Amino acid sequence: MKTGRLHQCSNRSTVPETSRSRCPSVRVQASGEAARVAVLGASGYTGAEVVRLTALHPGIKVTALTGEKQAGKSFSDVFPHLVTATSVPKLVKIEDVNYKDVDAIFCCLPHATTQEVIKKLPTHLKIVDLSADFRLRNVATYAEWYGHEHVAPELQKEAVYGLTELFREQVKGARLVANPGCYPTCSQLPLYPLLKAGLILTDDIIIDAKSGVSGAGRAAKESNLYCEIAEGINSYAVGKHRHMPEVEQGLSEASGKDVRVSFTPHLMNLSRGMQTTSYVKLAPGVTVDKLREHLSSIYESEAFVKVLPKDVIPHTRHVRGSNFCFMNVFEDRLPGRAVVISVIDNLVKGASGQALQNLNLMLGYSETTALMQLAMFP
Ligand SMILES: NC(=O)C1=CN([C@@H]2O[C@H](COP(=O)(O)OP(=O)(O)OC[C@H]3O[C@@H](n4cnc5c(N)ncnc54)[C@H](OP(=O)(O)O)[C@@H]3O)[C@@H](O)[C@H]2O)C=CC1
Ligand SMILES: CC(=O)N[C@@H](CCC(=O)OP(=O)(O)O)C(=O)O
Repeated sequence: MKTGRLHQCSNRSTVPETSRSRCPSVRVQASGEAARVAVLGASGYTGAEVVRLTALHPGIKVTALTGEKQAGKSFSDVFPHLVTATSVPKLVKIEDVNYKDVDAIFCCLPHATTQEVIKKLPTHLKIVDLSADFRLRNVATYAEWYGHEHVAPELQKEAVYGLTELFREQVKGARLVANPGCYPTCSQLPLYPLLKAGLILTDDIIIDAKSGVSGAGRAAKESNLYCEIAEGINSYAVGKHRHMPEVEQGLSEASGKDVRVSFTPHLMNLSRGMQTTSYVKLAPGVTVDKLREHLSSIYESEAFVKVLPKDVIPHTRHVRGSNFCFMNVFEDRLPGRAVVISVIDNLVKGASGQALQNLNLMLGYSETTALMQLAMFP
């Protein structure tokens, strides 16, 4: 058995032996082999990041990679920086993957396409989906924000929301994990525990968010051309970004009340990196130091979430390339208010890193396997 492996298959005690033998972590443990993993949408940014991170994973072997336009090419033709990942296969179409030889999937496809693909996949597969398709539990909310009816509502009900630090136990037992969006990861990691403890008020939460351009994916779009991005910043989707209902779903659950947030994203002149600056109201009698102390105690034993010392400002450049989220809480000049700042790398903790964190748990590996690399700086 490989280092750090714990057997945690959710089905262990509830299904007959014949079904248990189909559970990847049982198969993998029994044989001592690495889990065979396919990356759907491997020719995109998050897919490439999955391949980069899993390259050093002792218990995962990437056995299938898919692309759409890029299908047929070798992986290093599409991503020359990964030319040394010599064991990975060439890109094929989704329908050409032999799923009998796959234990688990990272699904890095655009939303809407994802649900069409996942609903047809064999049920023995453990799946971490990086798209938005299975994050919202309410089908009507999904239809309202994504503009169409969901084609796999039964899977929407089954999916576990993979904000790992907050839902670790559910993730361990899941077959399908909906990996959170990058903005919802960055904003909910500090706000969820504060609301759950009643330390901040549920009204008047304002989230100002900023993302690097890789957040928009690799597909060519006019709005992502160099001249459109360089030497400036811009807001987008003002008042209507689809991460609002995702954040509201989590924060409402945390507080037990219907929470509405004001959320405005901005596109920054960086390739990767994300910051959310949240303006919140303190509950009566609560101080800013109390918010920091609470977050520190909640995340004290977490490998990937770091609450910085008083007055230390989180920088996106201090988490670049890593699976860390750095956060801190500051006094606002306006009485009774606080400023909560958190930063992540949108492609790592905001996408592929958290996806691997989740798959590690689903397969029974130590959660941190292949994820402890420190930030790249400068
Ligand atoms: N980028 C980020 O920071 C984050 C992204 N996400 C989500 O993760 C998912 C992947 O994002 P990202 O990697 O950035 O996206 P990219 O646009 O970079 O990559 C998309 C991938 O999907 C493939 N693809 C596109 N259309 C189809 C189709 N119709 N059938 C089959 N394959 C298709 C592309 O193949 P090809 O290029 O060969 O055509 C490519 O491999 C998205 O749902 C995104 O919203 C979530 C959190 C953060
Ligand atoms: C900079 C940029 O464009 N970012 C993307 C968010 C990426 C992400 O997490 O999107 P999903 O919910 O689709 O997974 C956006 O705002 O649409």
